[in-house]
This record gives sequence, structure tokens and C-alpha cells, in this order.
Amino acid sequence: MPIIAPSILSADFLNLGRDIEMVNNSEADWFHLDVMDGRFVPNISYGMSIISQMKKAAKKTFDVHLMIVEPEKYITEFAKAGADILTVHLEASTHLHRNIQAIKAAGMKAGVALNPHTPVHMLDDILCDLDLVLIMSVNPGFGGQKFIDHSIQKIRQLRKMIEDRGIDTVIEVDGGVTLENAPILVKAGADALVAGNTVFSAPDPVEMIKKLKAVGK
Ligand SMILES: O=C(CO)[C@@H](O)[C@H](O)COP(=O)(O)O
Ligand SMILES: [Fe+2]
Repeated sequence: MPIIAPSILSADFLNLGRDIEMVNNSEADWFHLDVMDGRFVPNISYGMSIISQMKKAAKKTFDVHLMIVEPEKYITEFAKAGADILTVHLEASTHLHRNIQAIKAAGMKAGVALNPHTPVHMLDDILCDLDLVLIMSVNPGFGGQKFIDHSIQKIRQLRKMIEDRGIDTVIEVDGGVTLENAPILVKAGADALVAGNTVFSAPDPVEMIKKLKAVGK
């Protein structure tokens, strides 16, 4: 069964406490938290102060996706705010290896995200150091976008790279995930599915999470 990570970007911020409780009481595994700086991506979301507030109410793993330039400046602050998994973009990291070591030294699991245009072989020399790879299946910056089909091929390639190395790095897919494409993504090799719009726009979000969780059963 896939790991399900509802993306809080699509939650109702006027009723954030209610939406956190919904995720707590669902079959979801992680909270997916998108941090955007208006520089790496053309949107600004929220930062560590909101995340540390959320941490007081949330009962599941915090999967933090940093869409910011110079992520190295904020690693310890996100650890303090409550991140369990911290993912930086390859495209935003001049010293990716150093960033991964810093994330682990701060007590978190370390992930790398790839934009749709970045080939998975860019991870050849770092994959063994990673706990997670996040395949962006939309251009980062916004929820509710259409899934880019080419991402499926990237998931397959990455699954083979992980198998060839005999490691257990988690493959997470983020962007445009729906109940229709979820079975294809799991079959291609995805371990974790991020879902924003699909969960929070559903008439019954708890039921939608249950259905996503049952994919590939
Ligand atoms: O990182 C991002 C967007 O940049 C995502 O995590 C979105 O928040 C996913 O939302 P949906 O595409 O599932 O609506
Ligand atoms: Fe994300």
C-alpha cells in the first residue's frame, strides 16, 4: 500500500485546525508541507512558524518540501520547527551532498526533489545517500495542476536505479496525483503519493484518502 501524504497547500487555511484533525483521523501517513519563497518558484506559501504551530496539533510525520533558493540557510530551523523528512531541490542546491549531510546531522531524513526537466540520472552519484527522492510531476509552485505524463517514465527509471543498487530509497510523486493515475504510479514504482487537490476538493476527504491508500492492494 502506498504512503499517502495530503498536501496542506490545498487545505482551507481559515479552518486549518479542522483539516489537520481530518488528516489525523484518516488513513494518511504523512503531512506534506510545501514551503515556497517566491524566488525558486513563482509563489509564496508559509514557513517554519506555521509549521511549528501545526506540529502541536498534527499526529503524523512531517514531510517538508522546500521550494526555496539557498536551502542550506534554513536546515536547522526546519528541524526545530518539527520536520521529520526534509527535501531540497537539486536545482536549488549548489552543494547537494553537503546539504544532505546537514539534513541528516540535524536529525531528519533527507530527500532530493527533481523538477520535471531534470533527468533522474543526475542522482547517479548521490542516490545511495538519500532517504527519499521526490519526482515533481508538475512544475513546482502551485496545487491543482495537470499531471505531466513523462513523470511515469522517470519513476520507472528511478525504481531500476534503486533496485540495481540494492537500497531502499523512497520514491515520492508530487503534483496532479488522482485516483485515476495513482495505480499507474504505484505500478511504475512509486512508494509515496502526495495529493493536494484530489484530497481537499473531494466531497469526503477521509474517504478519498482511504481509496488512495487502497491503490495496488
Ligand atoms: O509541491 C507542490 C506544488 O509545487 C505540491 O505538493 C502540490 O501542493 C500538490 O498539489 P496537487 O497537484 O496534488 O493539487
Ligand atoms: Fe510538494
